[in-house]
Amino acid sequence: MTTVAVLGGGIGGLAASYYLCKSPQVTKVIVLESSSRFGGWLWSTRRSDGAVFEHGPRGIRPAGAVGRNTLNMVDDLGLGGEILPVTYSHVSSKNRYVYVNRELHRMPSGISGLLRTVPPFSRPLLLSVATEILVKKGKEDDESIHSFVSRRLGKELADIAVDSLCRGVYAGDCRKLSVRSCFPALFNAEQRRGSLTLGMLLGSGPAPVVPSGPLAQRSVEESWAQWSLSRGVESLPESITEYLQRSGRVQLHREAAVQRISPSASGWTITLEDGVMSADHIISALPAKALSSVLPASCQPLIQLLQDIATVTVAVVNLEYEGSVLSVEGFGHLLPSSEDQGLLGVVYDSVPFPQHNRPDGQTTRLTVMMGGAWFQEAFGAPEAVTEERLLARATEAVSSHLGVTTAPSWSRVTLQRDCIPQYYQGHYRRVESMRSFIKEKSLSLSLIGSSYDGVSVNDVIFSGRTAAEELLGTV
Ligand SMILES: Cc1cc2nc3c(=O)[nH]c(=O)nc-3n(C[C@H](O)[C@H](O)[C@H](O)COP(=O)(O)OP(=O)(O)OC[C@H]3O[C@@H](n4cnc5c(N)ncnc54)[C@H](O)[C@@H]3O)c2cc1C
Ligand SMILES: C=Cc1c2[nH]c(c1C)Cc1[nH]c(c(CCC(=O)O)c1C)Cc1[nH]c(c(C)c1CCC(=O)O)Cc1[nH]c(c(C)c1C=C)C2
Repeated sequence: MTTVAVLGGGIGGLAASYYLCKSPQVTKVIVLESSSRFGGWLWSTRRSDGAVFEHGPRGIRPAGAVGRNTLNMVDDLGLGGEILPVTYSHVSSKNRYVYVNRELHRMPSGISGLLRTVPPFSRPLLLSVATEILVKKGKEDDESIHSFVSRRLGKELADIAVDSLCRGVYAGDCRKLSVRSCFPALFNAEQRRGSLTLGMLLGSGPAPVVPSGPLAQRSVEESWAQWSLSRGVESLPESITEYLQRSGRVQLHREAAVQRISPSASGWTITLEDGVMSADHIISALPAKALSSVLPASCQPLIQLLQDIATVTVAVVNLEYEGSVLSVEGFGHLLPSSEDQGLLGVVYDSVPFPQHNRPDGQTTRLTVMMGGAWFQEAFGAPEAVTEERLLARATEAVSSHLGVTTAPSWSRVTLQRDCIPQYYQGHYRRVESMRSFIKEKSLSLSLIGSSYDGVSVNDVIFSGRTAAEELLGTV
């Protein structure tokens, strides 16, 4: 039937191609990636001595329909033997910290954490949770995460816990981010049950049906909280790429930046630096702004909506220390914006994934993440900031927050420009308008990837699957 062009070879574009090439209806899939490698933000450094460092995602959640879906794909790709699971009982699942008033505080968990007053909070969380049931349902069709949580659970939780959480997932500002788009389960719990507590107990709405394959079943039996892969998460896009190459129906092009796309009588004409291609359908897995810059002027309303999706830049500093230098064990710590705007958090990578340490000898690997929505205020223009300055700021934080005074034996600074889209209030309406425009104009175009329906690796893979199924008419 069809030639499909997939724009962007990040995990979203690769996932869409993987699902497409399983169907005999698709004769050809063309993947166009501007950079010299596939995988986008899934990017792992594998040092020759065996150590692995992640510059993007490091842990993927197995839970829920989208988590199961990714594990089914991992199984199908034959990557099951490379999985590094971390269970809920592991110390890195139990201990997550916030750095407040120049001290590390373990985030309360379990029943005792709910019942007691646990600093930096001034009252037991159970009080907030119990009174939450009585709070009236909001009337707005969307709200900032900070306003939603302040209204339902109190300002202290919003200022500390939720402010930090939004920095640890979106590198973003909870006063601007949309609760409806960033945390749909919370929004739906209020809409359907009138309360988050009741929503948790009774469920907050229907989820997509995804059967559990053997690996997903194993993740439930063994209570996995997150997982990685023995050679780093980049093994996932590498393995999909190999699968696509073997299929014989997929053309994979690196260093193939899309410059322009224009609707034609039979679909699309795609202009690259060194030629022109045609396709019946386009799946765009490009960041929203990149897509906006290749669309024709006739798509002006869509161009504007795409440009309205902001992104943030994160400085990722990987550090390796000789010896076992941590006095705390856990996943890592986050800082609320009131503590330090520019320093988002520190991941204690060696704790969840010691398998990624250099095998010969004891080392500690940490990742410091900085900037996000506060990059400009904290560091100035991303193009002007030096690696030395970012490294100095990161090692200073490790020293003052964790008491590690020795210098790292190895480090890598990566400036991840415009890496996380920000779903500001009203995001759902903008995405709805984009899809309505595409439908009204009968454009054979699907929008997938982190700009629209969720930023996690699982969400992005699932968006690729949904687009492939909609195109093939299997949903
Ligand atoms: C530092 C960091 C930590 C993260 N941690 C986690 C985590 O722990 N868990 C988790 O689940 N998620 C995490 N994420 C989020 C997740 O990694 C991303 O949301 C996801 O990888 C985005 O995938 P994508 O395919 O949508 O986009 P991208 O990876 O951005 O892919 C888009 C691709 O399009 C290409 N491109 C751009 N313009 C053009 C053009 N004109 N022509 C052709 N190609 C083009 C780009 O080169 C890129 O390869 C993290 C992200 C970052 C940055
Ligand atoms: C300090 C900055 C960041 C850290 N991780 C990210 C940033 C910006 C990016 C990120 N982390 C997660 C996701 C996916 C979300 C999902 O739905 O799966 C993304 C895009 C996972 C995550 N990290 C933290 C939480 C609470 C989550 C959600 C899933 C889960 O509960 O596991 C917390 C956290 N992130 C960072 C640190 C230091 C930290 C907590 C101590 C780093």
